[in-house]
Amino acid sequence: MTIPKTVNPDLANERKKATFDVEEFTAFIHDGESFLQLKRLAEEELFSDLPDPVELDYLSYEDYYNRTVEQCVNAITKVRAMQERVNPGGLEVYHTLMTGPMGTTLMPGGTPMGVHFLMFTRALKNQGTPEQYEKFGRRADNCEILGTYVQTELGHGTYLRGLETRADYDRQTDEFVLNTPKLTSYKWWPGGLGNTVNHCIVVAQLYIDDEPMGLQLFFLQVRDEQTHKALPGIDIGDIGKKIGLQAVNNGYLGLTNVRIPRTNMLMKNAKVLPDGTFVKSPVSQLAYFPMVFVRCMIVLVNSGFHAMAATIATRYSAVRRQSPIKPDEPEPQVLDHVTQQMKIVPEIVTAIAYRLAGVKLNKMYEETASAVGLSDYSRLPELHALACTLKASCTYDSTFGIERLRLACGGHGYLASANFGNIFTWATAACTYEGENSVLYLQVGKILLKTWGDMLSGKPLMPTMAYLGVCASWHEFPEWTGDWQCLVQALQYAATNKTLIASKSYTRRLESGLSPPDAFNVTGIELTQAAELHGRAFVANNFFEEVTQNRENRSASLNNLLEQLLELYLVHTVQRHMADILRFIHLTDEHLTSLQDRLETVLAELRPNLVAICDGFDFHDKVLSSVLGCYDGNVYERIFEAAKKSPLNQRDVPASFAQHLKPFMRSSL
Ligand SMILES: CCC/C=C/C(=O)SCCNC(=O)CCNC(=O)[C@H](O)C(C)(C)COP(=O)([O-])OP(=O)([O-])OC[C@H]1O[C@@H](n2cnc3c(N)ncnc32)[C@H](O)[C@@H]1OP(=O)([O-])[O-]
Ligand SMILES: Cc1cc2nc3c(=O)[nH]c(=O)nc-3n(C[C@H](O)[C@H](O)[C@H](O)COP(=O)(O)OP(=O)(O)OC[C@H]3O[C@@H](n4cnc5c(N)ncnc54)[C@H](O)[C@@H]3O)c2cc1C
Repeated sequence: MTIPKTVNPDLANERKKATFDVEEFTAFIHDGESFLQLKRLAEEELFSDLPDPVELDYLSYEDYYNRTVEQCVNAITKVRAMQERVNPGGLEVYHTLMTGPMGTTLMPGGTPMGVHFLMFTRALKNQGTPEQYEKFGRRADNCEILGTYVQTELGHGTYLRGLETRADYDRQTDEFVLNTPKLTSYKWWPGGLGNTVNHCIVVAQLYIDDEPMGLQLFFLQVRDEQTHKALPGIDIGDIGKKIGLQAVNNGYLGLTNVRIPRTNMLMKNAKVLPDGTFVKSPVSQLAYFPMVFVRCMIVLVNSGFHAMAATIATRYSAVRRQSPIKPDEPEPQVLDHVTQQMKIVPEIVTAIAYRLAGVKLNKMYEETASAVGLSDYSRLPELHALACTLKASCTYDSTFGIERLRLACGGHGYLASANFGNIFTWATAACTYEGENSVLYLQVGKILLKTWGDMLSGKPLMPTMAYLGVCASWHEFPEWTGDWQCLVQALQYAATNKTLIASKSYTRRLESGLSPPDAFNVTGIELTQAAELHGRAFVANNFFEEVTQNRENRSASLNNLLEQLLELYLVHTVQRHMADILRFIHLTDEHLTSLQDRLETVLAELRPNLVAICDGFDFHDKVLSSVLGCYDGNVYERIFEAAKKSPLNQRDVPASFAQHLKPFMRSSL
């Protein structure tokens, strides 16, 4: 099957209808030109020799892994060469790409080196002393060694204080002795651990004279650098096939009396001196900082997955024609069915809303990390709360959004070559890793409770929770104007009142004699609901601020588009949380009808720009890897081409005919 060189006429027509400058939108959504230019340059370099994703799909588990390693090594080699050209000695190309959404989407089954860049190198830099960075970190940055972040165990992932891996200090030899004493203490899940890395950071309970000193991070070599064989005392391997991310090479690790020098404990914060004196970290939660970074990144990465799925579904829906709306008319593009728009457009705007929230969150991370570098730890709780909230709500919304978008593509959405399978399994994995979502919402719930108490005692509130004080001071919700500010405030007011209810329930349970942890457990449902609404209110408010501020820096047509996107996001989100809102705000049937009218109006207004908006996300065809989502819209040819590549189409008659089908059909005669 030859793929036409021309663009499908329906898609070409859609692009002509755009009312804004796609390139200006692209720069806006990528937070300026510099990342965008770097990304495009890298795409040119990296994508020339990527394997055909259809071919990859039919490889065995082992071959798939080996092909991905080859591909990763090629990509990283090119990125390093590119860095040398752009800014020799720097690491920005490297880090921007390997820790950004593109790095994750380069390989359809994920990459066994992702955690090396996302967590291992960063933890060595941020948790180690300058000397430790020189000794281990620089080698990791240069990829002379490969590593991963080894925390989760077979028995514990969430409850970190329950981790069982031990690091006992031996004063005589100035060493730590590492052990995973039980089956449940085996490390389980770290990306790349299975067969790829030769080093790692192990999170273990530090013991000095059998006294527990809390969790610490240890630099550990697990494989010989030449032979790649496991070192003595180390039992290591791959955990087997998962529902997706088959090339991430998640692994297990058992340790039996493995000795490492004392100086292998990352000692930027807590320290162990040669005589066994333990010097506490100024803030114990600093050990959790590598996870906070990844939670922040996940918001950007998952909003990218969401936008990828939206791009595939939108382009396909512009090409796919089915079912006349009026019996005597030709079949329309399915995108003209209003219910189809309702499946797709809210997902496009949700991806944009989280992208903007993710950019804000990552800036907050950078500011907090700089402050931590100057021993100012005051912003850690707020960053922790916001990272937990957004990580949880973004991964949830993207996971279910991607599934809705797949369903919007009918039967062909179910083809592996449409690539929704990979996108979905990437997105849903993030609901679990870096803190399971309910657990993170409970963290936020706890912080909301505490903040409520602070508010009642007149203490200042952290800026991202300050609205609680404002909303709590209102006797009732101000007059419903329905404007954007009103819609944002409605979400904030609902979040505030949900927090109030949870706080009252918690207090009532304490008064009835429950212990604080029991009262917290039984209030968990209300607390997680409050946390979820708090997150959505933040995303809505941030979107509102982004669109209404700095208007003078954008063209009128882009401002107009952004206003339409905001309108849809706010109306849709308020409708989604209507049950919560109606509990606290009196709305008439007219108000509700007006919201529905606005939704339908803005859907129609956005309709001509949908393909152009998705073009503006600027996904390379190789990133989308989808027969339905290609820029040229030659969908049917690509579906057919992919089918032809099935191994079952490579010979006339499969072997099972002679072996099984033929005797079976004879015997049933
Ligand atoms: C590509 C991706 C690959 C994937 C990799 C992975 O998955 S790697 C594996 C990923 N694994 C996971 O993500 C595991 C998920 N589990 C966890 O992160 C933790 O065990 C926990 C947060 C659930 C509980 O923590 P805990 O047992 O310590 O107990 P606690 O609740 O009593 O909190 C005590 C105090 O600390 C505060 N605080 C907590 N965290 C932070 C923070 N980061 N910063 C700042 N502060 C923080 C908290 O607010 C509280 O403050 P308060 O009230 O005293 O003012
Ligand atoms: C694809 C993938 C990659 C990963 N990569 C890594 C890695 O590189 N390094 C690494 O160390 N780990 C990694 N992990 C592990 C991951 O971080 C953990 O699986 C995750 O933190 C969840 O912990 P858990 O598996 O113990 O879940 P559990 O905590 O056992 O969750 C099971 C259920 O119990 C509930 N639950 C648990 N505790 C509470 C509570 N306190 N209150 C209410 N409900 C609760 C949860 O909400 C959930 O519904 C990876 C996992 C996956 C899936």
